[in-house]
Amino acid sequence: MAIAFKSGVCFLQSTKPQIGFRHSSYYPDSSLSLKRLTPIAALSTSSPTLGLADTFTELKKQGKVAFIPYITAGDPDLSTTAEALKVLDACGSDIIELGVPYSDPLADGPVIQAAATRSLEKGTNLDNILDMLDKVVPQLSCPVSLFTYYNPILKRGLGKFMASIRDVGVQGLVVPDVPLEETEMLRKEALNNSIELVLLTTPTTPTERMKRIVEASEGFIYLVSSIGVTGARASVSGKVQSLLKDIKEATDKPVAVGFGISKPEHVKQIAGWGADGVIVGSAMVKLLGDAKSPTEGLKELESLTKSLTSALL
Ligand SMILES: O=P(O)(O)OC[C@@H](O)[C@@H](O)c1c[nH]c2ccccc12
Repeated sequence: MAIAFKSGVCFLQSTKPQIGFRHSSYYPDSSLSLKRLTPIAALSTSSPTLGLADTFTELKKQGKVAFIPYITAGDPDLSTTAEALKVLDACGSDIIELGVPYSDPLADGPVIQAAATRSLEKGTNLDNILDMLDKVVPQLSCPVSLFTYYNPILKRGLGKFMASIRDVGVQGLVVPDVPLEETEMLRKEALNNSIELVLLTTPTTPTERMKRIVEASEGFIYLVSSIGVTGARASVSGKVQSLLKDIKEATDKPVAVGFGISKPEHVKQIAGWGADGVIVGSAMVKLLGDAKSPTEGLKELESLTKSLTSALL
């Protein structure tokens, strides 16, 4: 995709993979106006987006690596999340991971834990997140993958949960704490609702287990780059290179790397090691959480997204 940036505005001459027509997305309450300049007529109709796996297929044809940001829904509030989704999309994200805040985020570091706490204190829940997505997803050109711990799914019931996220246009799902042994049920319900269930493998996952994970994973495979919890790191572990090699010997499914990525040099390094996508969460969440105002947070988000997506061009 060719992205022209001019004084805080993301103009996209995007060759992003998509079906149907794009539409312009402009958001009025800040200096950041996001106009989509597309090679085809910009229409008000929403554009059905490709799913996760198809997005990777299209990007691979273009020799591109996917940029996948993660933000926590409802931090600082849901209307800012709605705007943040548009900013991330307009600034070249290929898939967006949207986190459902949870009271016991055991795999998250302090930045995302704090974001989840703030969001829950604001009354964010799955219902108002889905209401927001119902309005925003039609305005996006990239697919949204929901990110949640297993408990909120169990509480709602697997089938009901999958149907409700599909109804608002969510295409993928990442559940970091579902035991592989229980994945089969989750995967069946996901497949019944055309949701791509992304599974995670880590540096300490035994090879045979990794092979079962990559076999079962839909959309892409999430390679966790380092042991421990989420959070920006000074550098990316060199082990990722060999982990990517091992996974790619086991499957031709796309592999995206996450955990600790926060700088353009991290992004370049991981892309250079052959990853099909890079995932950045805490660095994004921190900007939104630390900003003095939602508008400032959105501008910071745009700036970081520009710097990271530019590193992938
Ligand atoms: O925050 P980081 O270090 O950039 O890592 C991505 C991560 O935020 C996102 O993918 C994610 C958020 N919470 C998680 C819990 C487990 C695995 C992954 C995640």
